[in-house]
Amino acid sequence: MFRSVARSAAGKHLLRRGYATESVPDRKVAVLGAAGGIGQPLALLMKLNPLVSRLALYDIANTPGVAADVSHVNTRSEVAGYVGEDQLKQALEGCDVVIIPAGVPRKPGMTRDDLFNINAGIVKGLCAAIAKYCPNALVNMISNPVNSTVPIAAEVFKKAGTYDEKKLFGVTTLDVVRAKTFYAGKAKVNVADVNVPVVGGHAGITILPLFSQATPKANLPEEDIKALTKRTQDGGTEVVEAKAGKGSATLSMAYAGAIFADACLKGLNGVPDVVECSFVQSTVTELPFFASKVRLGKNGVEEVMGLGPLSDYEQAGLESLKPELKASIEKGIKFANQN
Ligand SMILES: NC(=O)C1=CN([C@@H]2O[C@H](COP(=O)(O)OP(=O)(O)OC[C@H]3O[C@@H](n4cnc5c(N)ncnc54)[C@H](O)[C@@H]3O)[C@@H](O)[C@H]2O)C=CC1
Ligand SMILES: O=C([O-])CC(=O)C(=O)O
Repeated sequence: MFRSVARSAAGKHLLRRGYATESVPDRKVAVLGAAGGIGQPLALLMKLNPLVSRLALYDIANTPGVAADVSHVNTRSEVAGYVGEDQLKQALEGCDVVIIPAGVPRKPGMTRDDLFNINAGIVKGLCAAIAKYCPNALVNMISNPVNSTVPIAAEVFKKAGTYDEKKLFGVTTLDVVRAKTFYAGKAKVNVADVNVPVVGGHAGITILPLFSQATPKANLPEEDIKALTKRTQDGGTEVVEAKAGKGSATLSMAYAGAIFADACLKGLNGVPDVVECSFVQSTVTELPFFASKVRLGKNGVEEVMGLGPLSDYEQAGLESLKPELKASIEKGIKFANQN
């Protein structure tokens, strides 16, 4: 995923690709919630990313230790830990990308929506600070319920007069990561060769993997497609139950978050044809936010791509996810405007 970076005599950062080298711009990335289950491994993965020059690790507690630890890794970026609201300004100033895995995770028996009451307020506060201190940053929202936290962020930015729909992303990469793994296992192909778009939202049936578009083609029977779809939709719950009260996916989420942030940085740096699925403002359906393939560029979203041809099974899945996704979006918008 990552390539090495060296410093030239002139002090510029050079990205090595085989024998060729090219300079990469300085980029500051902040992780908000950096001392958490996702935050810590994500901090490490972002420290390993040669496109990052400054890494700001913010949480309400414990970030000095995480930052000291990660800062000893032998890569280009300078790492700093920030703790408590007084230091949020410093953490955010100058950021190109802000990744938000702050908030409580699920326990067995809970839905992602059960996290709303606590996480909505956390996200709202953090987004108000982003609007103030780094209004131009790309925001990668991980905190659940993503189907509501992204609309909350949009409303906070609108109120502050800083909203740019090209810069707000709900991170749904873990759904793609899971769909790829499960498909590769069933189709008996190398997961590194697999691609599966996942559209809709990030909770239960709103997660809609499009296995009819999966590559390489495997012509799996309908019952396998249904089982793969269900497993992808329940992937988060599979981990929550296996962890039995100790939280939800953290390591695979950090991996997925690092892939998505890397794609954002590549887009900002002008790398062509960077495409990832993400939950963004959208006109792909009648819903105001929807996850689909998105082309990333120098300003964030360059193109929200359409769904492509759907099987009858996927078309039915699309229609049945809409009421739940609509309600989650509206809940977020209402919260942001009432509180
Ligand atoms: N989008 C996705 O695919 C996924 C989303 N998640 C979500 O990510 C969130 C975090 O999960 P974990 O890291 O496992 O939880 P965790 O509880 O281990 O870590 C959360 C961290 O957020 C911090 N935090 C709380 N309030 C904060 C604030 N106001 N400012 C900054 N930091 C604050 C906590 O101190 C803690 O260190 C949860 O909401 C979870 O549901 C988890 C997995 C996948
Ligand atoms: O399931 C959860 O609560 C965490 C999550 O979003 C996921 O793992 O996809």
